[in-house]
Amino acid sequence: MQCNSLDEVRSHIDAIDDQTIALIGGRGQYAVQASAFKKDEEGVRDTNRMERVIAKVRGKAERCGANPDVVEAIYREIISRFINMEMREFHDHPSPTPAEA
Ligand SMILES: C=C(O[C@@H]1C=C(C(=O)O)C=C[C@H]1O)C(=O)O
Repeated sequence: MQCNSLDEVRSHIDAIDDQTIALIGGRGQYAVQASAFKKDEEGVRDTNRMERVIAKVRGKAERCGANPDVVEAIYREIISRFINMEMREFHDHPSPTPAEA
């Protein structure tokens, strides 16, 4: 959308930031929940899934005119942080083994 002033540009950026932050928060909550379905640290990291997500978001970026390298770099950082959160949850609240369940 074409803007006519710097204030207008920044008010659009601020509105997008509000949405982005809410979406990152929601994504993080789901990522932490994933720990309940993992059986070990390798499963928490699941680098195969991570690379599939990266390939998918690069494709989506290309299709909607975003820079795929920028999107990949952002997602690598987000996923790395979420793995740390998920790992903490995995150790703090381990899921019961089938025998205990
Ligand atoms: C959330 C998960 O765990 C980790 C976080 C991922 C993510 O944030 O997209 C993807 C894979 C795992 O590295 C998952 O396995 O889906």
